[in-house]
Amino acid sequence: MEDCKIIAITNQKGGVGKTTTAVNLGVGLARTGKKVLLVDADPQGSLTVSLGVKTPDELPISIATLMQDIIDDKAIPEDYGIIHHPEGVDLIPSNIELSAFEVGLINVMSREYVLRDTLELLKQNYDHILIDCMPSLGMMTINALVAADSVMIPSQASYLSTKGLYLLMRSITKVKRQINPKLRIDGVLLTMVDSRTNNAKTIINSLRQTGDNLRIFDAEIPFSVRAAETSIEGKSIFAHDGSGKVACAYEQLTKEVLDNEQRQNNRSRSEERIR
Ligand SMILES: Nc1ncnc2c1ncn2[C@@H]1O[C@H](COP(=O)(O)OP(=O)(O)OP(=O)(O)O)[C@@H](O)[C@H]1O
Repeated sequence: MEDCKIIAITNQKGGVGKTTTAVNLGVGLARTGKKVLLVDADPQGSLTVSLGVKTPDELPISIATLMQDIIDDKAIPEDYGIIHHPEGVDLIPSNIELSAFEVGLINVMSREYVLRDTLELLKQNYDHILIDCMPSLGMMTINALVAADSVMIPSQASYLSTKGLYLLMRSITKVKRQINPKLRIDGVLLTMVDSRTNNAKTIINSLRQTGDNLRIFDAEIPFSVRAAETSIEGKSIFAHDGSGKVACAYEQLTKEVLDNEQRQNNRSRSEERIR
């Protein structure tokens, strides 16, 4: 097994398609035979609900429990708290307890490293770990950026020209400089694209032409009510509308992620050979 790749799916703006991307990229990767763990790092528990857990707040074990055990130096048993989804992905769920936990983190020694240390124990079992971040740049998101190898930024096209993206890039750069030098930005994933409107087409074309320093994935996720329906059903778009345009787009994204990783692995190997 190649090394496990940890991707933080993040954007401090809410409702941009982070959770939908975590579910569908996760299941997309699992469909190619990869072992995938999804980590819900948002106290709203949207990822947890999207994978079929109706009442996350009643779960006895969540990401907050696991991270607290790491802080308390407790041993974490194999498979502890992990939910196995029928579509072949595993989930560490989240719920409202993460809110209080995040506030308490402020007083913890090495508080930025708690998620990284938690995932370190699980990495050996997976090819990919995807972290669905909360819509903020708080301590949990910093933990995700410290734990990750790379960052994917789902975004609607119109948001990319705003100050929000600048603030996100600043946080990522700071974490990279101060704590996690290996952190890479995989790129921006355009979500909820309505290609019927000229406005969307114009913004996207100009982004693709000018955004050399920030990669934009070739795959674009179209707007579709079918995508919005999936979270209510606790299924991925592949199970809900497998031949539709959103499933097709997430399949393309999955392939792009795997191709990029392959290229990255080849580059690292040839750099090692030169050294
Ligand atoms: N391609 C799409 N087309 C139409 N609706 C979508 C699409 N992707 C996601 N949605 C819907 O948009 C809403 C926000 O999506 P999602 O929950 O994935 O965003 P998020 O960034 O994770 O939100 P939050 O910041 O609240 O965690 C949801 O109701 C979801 O079902």
